[in-house]
Amino acid sequence: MAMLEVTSLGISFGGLRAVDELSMKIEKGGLVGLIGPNGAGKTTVFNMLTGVYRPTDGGIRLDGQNLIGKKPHEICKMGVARTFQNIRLFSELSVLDNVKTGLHNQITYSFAESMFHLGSYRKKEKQMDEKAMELLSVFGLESVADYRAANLPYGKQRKLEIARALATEPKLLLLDEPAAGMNPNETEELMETIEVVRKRFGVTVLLIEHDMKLVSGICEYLYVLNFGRLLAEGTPKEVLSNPEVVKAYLGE
Ligand SMILES: Nc1ncnc2c1ncn2[C@@H]1O[C@H](COP(=O)(O)OP(=O)(O)OP(=O)(O)O)[C@@H](O)[C@H]1O
Repeated sequence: MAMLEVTSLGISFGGLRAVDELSMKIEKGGLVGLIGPNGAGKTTVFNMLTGVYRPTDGGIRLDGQNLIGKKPHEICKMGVARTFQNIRLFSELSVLDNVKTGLHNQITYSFAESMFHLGSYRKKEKQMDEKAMELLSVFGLESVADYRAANLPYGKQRKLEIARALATEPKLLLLDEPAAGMNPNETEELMETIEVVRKRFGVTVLLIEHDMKLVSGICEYLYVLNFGRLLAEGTPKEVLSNPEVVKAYLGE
């Protein structure tokens, strides 16, 4: 059974068919890219996978469990985490606290524990600090744990967003243009980080990306959307040499 199985997925906004008849399968531990020109429907797919939008038709299964009709927080608990095209961090919180917000899925306190700062509360806080620091170290962010998130350089904010998403212990990690706005060095570093993250956390990754170097460098398989429909799928080599794909990208 595939980790993620999307069948004939579609959504309409009024008269606009933003995604139509999309089918995809991602195996556990896979690193797959979702590419396509601007406005092709990629982010809309992420919004359906995370319960932000309810598809008009089709199915989504994660490890065999139906995701259609589930609320975003339920889908998060079922093991789907995402990052956004425009970074969405808690900019006033510290780097450490941003990651800790993601950990609240795993570690919870009772009302009394948090009100009275009982021993068990302090123990759980310590546990969370350690876990968050461990995650930050994967991204080389441990030395800036006390900085305000807003004060981090852009490339580090992107990494922090991934660290926070991982804190929810997802099975499936959705990355929406993780390299957007990064310089070539930062992109290179990010590619390595995504590889490390996948192996270390055993997470399945689906990423939206415009940077073809990143896509062909790390993805094993690509799905290409154009005007909401699947235009092509295959290995990066197959897809990027497909004349239809080249045409869609050049807008001929
Ligand atoms: N809530 C909405 N209401 C109406 N139209 C929407 C809504 N969300 C997305 N769309 C439309 O759906 C289409 C697909 O948009 P989407 O953002 O998914 O594309 P994309 O492939 O992610 O583009 P980009 O690469 O530019 O981010 C666009 O025409 C967009 O305007």
